Amino acid sequence: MNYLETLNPAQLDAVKNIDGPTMVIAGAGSGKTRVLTFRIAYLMEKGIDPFNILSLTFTNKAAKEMKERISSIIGSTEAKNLTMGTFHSVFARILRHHADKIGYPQNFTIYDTQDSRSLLKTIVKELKLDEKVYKPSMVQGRISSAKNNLISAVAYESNSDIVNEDRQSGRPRVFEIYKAYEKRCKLAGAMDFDDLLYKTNVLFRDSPETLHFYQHRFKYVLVDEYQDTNYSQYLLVKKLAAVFQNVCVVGDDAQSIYSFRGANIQNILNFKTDYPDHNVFKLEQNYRSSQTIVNAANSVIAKNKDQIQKNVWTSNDVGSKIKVLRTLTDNEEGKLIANQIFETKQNEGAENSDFAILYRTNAQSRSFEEALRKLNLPYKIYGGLSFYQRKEIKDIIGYYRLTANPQDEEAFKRIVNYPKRGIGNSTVEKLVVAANHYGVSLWEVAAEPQKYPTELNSGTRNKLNQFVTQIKSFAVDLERKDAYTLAQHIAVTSGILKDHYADKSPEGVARYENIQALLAGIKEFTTNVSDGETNFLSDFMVDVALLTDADSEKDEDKNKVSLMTIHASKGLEFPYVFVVGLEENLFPSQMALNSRTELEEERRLFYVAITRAEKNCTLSFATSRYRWGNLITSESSRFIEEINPEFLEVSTPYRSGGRSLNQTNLENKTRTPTTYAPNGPKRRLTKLQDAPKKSKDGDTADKLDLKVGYNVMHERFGKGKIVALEGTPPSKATVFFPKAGNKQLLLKFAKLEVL
Ligand SMILES: Nc1ncnc2c1ncn2[C@@H]1O[C@H](COP(=O)(O)OP(=O)(O)OP(=O)(O)O)[C@@H](O)[C@H]1O
Ligand SMILES: [Mg+2]
Repeated sequence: MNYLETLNPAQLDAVKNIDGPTMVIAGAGSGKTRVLTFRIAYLMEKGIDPFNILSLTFTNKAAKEMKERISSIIGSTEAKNLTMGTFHSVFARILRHHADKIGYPQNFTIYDTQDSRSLLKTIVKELKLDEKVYKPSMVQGRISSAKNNLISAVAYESNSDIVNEDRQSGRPRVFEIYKAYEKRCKLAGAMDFDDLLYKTNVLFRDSPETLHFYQHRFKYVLVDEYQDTNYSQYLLVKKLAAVFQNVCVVGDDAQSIYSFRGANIQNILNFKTDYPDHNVFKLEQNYRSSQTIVNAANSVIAKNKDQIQKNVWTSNDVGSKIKVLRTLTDNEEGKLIANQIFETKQNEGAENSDFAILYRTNAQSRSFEEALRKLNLPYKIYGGLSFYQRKEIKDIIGYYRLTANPQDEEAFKRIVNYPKRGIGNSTVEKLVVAANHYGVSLWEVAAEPQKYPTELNSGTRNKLNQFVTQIKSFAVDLERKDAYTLAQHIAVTSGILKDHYADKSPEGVARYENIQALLAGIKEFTTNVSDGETNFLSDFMVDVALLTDADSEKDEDKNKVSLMTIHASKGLEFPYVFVVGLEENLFPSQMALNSRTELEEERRLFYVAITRAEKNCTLSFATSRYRWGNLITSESSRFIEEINPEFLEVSTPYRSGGRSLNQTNLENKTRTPTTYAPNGPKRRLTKLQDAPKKSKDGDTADKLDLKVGYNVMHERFGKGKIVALEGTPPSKATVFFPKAGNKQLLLKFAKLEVL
């Protein structure tokens, strides 16, 4: 069947109208990404040279899948020539070719989040500021949002609104940090992630001929997930498309979830004024999810005021209701969901990869990991500590980075004394002082001690000299040897491989294997080239820096349960989806309760979560969980109540702890689900459904006759005095402990003794 025949009339229209500005605005699962993919195939079929097509996606993996699909329609020889990827990876490659035009070395380093934070920390220290007030993550956020709005450090300082904001929040000197950070990155020949977009804007501004070149190269520009572009990205698209105006954007305002990173929903709304002569296509049929899921999602998003009206429907089956599960603790939540996955696999013959567990914050993954491991269910985490963030990998990559760009300050610091060569912290500090004094990089001070005198003694200078000589010897081969040969040579000569080989502990062996896996990856990269070309190590470095977790998925990861934040799940789909941790102050996040705009963004996030599900969606919450080291009691999320109850099925809570899986299975079969029918809209699920069974601990708590003012003893905090009690009989107490201060305790768990 011809691929065009698999499209509905609205989709077909959107694919075939290839000229001029086009916007496809449509709900989740309505085929936006599919339209974008087929549109590219259609363009090629109409004779447009793939070299003239640029497609920007949310992950590199999405780009890869798109390319594969197009290859299967048009043929891989042609599809190879398409330019596809994330904004960051596409523009990083462009910058590689033109970095000199904006004063950067061609082999500039890309600083990852850790590098940026480490540099910010150094600067905060150097400026003698309080690190608790000027937290690196906070400063990074401020700088990031400035860059995404194309505000340089100088512009930042002279912008009274921004400076006032900082002043009011008690951090008046952010602008100084930004200035120093900008200078240091430049000196180190480094760009952070935001720079990749920001500096491309600078390049296009300062080098009209470069802009002209790319405007004519990319006659067709296509953007997926347009609702989440920030100003910097928006402007890049606008500039590139300015001549031919063949720009096609697809998105859904209801799924805009990155405003904390500067994404601006206005970009969608402004499209019409930016391109008065445009076509808009609306897609309304959802092909992904059951009727129940589509309708439930519609009922939630209807609560948002700011939205473009859409009528999303599906002709798929009605499907089963959305289950709501309540557990007492986060550990139980993990167990319950792992059990459900286990059972569904058995009962419905599902694969591991059919399941996704979606949460609001990364820290929530722990209880699910534990429970899945116990049931031998393989899983993969997106956005955890990814392969490339591991210490041993960062160390060896530090060598590669310094070889490619010796000015790289963070790489220099990381490896100058690894493996140990007697260059301690005080030496590095002296180098930093000298480098700041002379306004040069650490490398220059280390490499030219005559030119930049330091207080270092001759023994230390010798050691530094050996280090510098070694890195220089690697650099000679940068464009003489292919990536793998050089990478392997460095791994051996630097002593890193030997260092890990010597460590026979299980962790040491794992680290050695990780390095071998990295080298194997570089080998694959090296051999994967078109005829007559060589892939060099510096090319590999661009790839590595921009890999997202989704991109580094290996074959053996294919059939695993997916665990990820909702943010990372954008654009994806799974037959069975669990949205977990649906508790007030967690989801919606506590930070989002200050304004309607923030709450609406959380609601959109919830909408994104539900709409990832094809067949089955389950929601869960725990009435208590450990957060920041304390046991916190929680109410169920308002979002559960916002779903029209006719689509929900609320199960009676039960305890999974301490039971074998078989017993749990039995219990599952016999328990009767009760349908959720709130008496009044304001009542919370927790109140409707108090746990019918009392736990052992609960019994003990009930027997205690507690009153405010009693002296009590706690296992961990010692002696204390009750200052407040909640509930009849009391279920929660606030106790003042001279050693630990005020603590809120759940009496079920706290095991207090009256003194
Ligand atoms: N006309 C169609 N016929 C059959 N299946 C379709 C059709 N259009 C889309 N699909 C399928 O529906 C699912 C959702 O499509 P797609 O991912 O393109 O939607 P989307 O609008 O991009 O979703 P999201 O908003 O989540 O990014 C995919 O599995 C896709 O293959
Ligand atoms: Mg999509």
